[in-house]
Amino acid sequence: MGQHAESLRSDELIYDWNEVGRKGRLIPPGITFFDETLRDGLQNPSVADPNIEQKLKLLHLMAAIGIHVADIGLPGSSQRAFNDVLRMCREITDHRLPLRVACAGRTVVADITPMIEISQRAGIPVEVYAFIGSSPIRQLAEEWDVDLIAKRSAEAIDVAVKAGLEVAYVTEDTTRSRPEVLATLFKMAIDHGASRLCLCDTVGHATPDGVRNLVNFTQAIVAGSGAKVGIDWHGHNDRGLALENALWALEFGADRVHGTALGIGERVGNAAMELILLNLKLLGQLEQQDLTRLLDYCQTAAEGVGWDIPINYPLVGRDAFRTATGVHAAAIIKAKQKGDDWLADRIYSGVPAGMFGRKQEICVGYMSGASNVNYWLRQRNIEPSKELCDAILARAKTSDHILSDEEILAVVAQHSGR
Ligand SMILES: CC(=O)SCCNC(=O)CCNC(=O)[C@H](O)C(C)(C)COP(=O)(O)OP(=O)(O)OC[C@H]1O[C@@H](n2cnc3c(N)ncnc32)[C@H](O)[C@@H]1OP(=O)(O)O
Repeated sequence: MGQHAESLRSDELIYDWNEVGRKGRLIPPGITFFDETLRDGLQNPSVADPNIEQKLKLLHLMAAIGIHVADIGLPGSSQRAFNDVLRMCREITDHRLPLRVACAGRTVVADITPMIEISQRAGIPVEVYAFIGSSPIRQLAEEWDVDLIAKRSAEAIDVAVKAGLEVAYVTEDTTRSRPEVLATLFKMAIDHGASRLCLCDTVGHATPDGVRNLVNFTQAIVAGSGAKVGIDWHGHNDRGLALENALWALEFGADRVHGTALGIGERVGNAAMELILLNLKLLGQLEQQDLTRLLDYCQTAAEGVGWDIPINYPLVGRDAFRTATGVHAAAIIKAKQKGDDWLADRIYSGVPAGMFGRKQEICVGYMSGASNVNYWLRQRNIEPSKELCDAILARAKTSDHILSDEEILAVVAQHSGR
């Protein structure tokens, strides 16, 4: 079905309350996606450091799903980190991956120089994400004052800019920082040549109101400077608002959003990149972007860090498009039997599986009806006689779980042996 026909059909069959009042709140084109899986993702205390092959595979998948910039670590933090970052940069140049590289470091010259070295050795521009705590609580813990923060930041930015690298100035804990401090630091960073300001909800404190206030505040400073400076949004999920905040940040005017595969990151994590992309796609923002490899991206990240994807996780969880429920299955099957995959994919899914390379699955369990059994058998070219269907359904109704293929096939075998 062509895109035009699809949207006409969508208007006719799905009333979209989400679109009511959205006028004027469209995310502007030209936003970029910044993937933190290989930096913030690896700061989670329960992950294993993926091996280099897994990291390289993930870079390829980032490119495949339309990530623009990958933060690939802190090369100043250890020799192993340096080696991995250099190897990843070489992979990107060797394979001409359409992916820009960023690295993180403190606003300390010793953290910036390894990025300069890597950039020169790999022949690739490295975006420098230079961070420093800016909130009163961070200042208190470190015994820093604003003058010291500004001085250190300026020195670090100068070193990177002089080496020809682009700098994003990262004010850690921005969402709890005082406006006059942020104004001083942002102006200093712009004056010293930073091309981006990265607003960080480091501890997952922000609500959408906070996001709007902070982005608007930053936009005003950028506008006043007359410089062309981008705004990043980097959020954490401590309140469970990371995804929502990320989407609002884009609507309010941030032009780059950070996320990680499966939201893996420090403590309870970051905004989940696959869900940012999913939601933007469903808002009609990424029409040309192929997102059929999101599952692969998430599985690779999960394997790399030694985690399982939760079974009920949106889009990429095992059960995201799987049902055993009689009423749901019957409706989906009716659409499938008419050959109407568009319909089958939307009747009981807020997310159309096919758009993301996935499929609707029907299984059989104690909540099932005859439709599930009939469909299951037909899918496997087994004649669904009434007797056989009844026998399988009877078995399902006394079970406390979804029947496995083996359990259903055992009933089939028993039945054909009669
Ligand atoms: C944006 C974020 O998510 S912040 C988290 C960044 N990621 C990481 O920290 C993971 C990798 N980190 C590491 O390997 C180590 O912490 C290192 C290599 C960076 C530093 O190691 P160490 O020198 O042993 O310091 P340690 O980790 O104990 O403490 C951090 C130091 O950085 C200092 N620091 C933090 N940010 C800054 C900054 N922007 N400018 C100057 N100093 C800073 C702290 O004050 C502290 O200094 P102190 O040791 O004099 O008290």
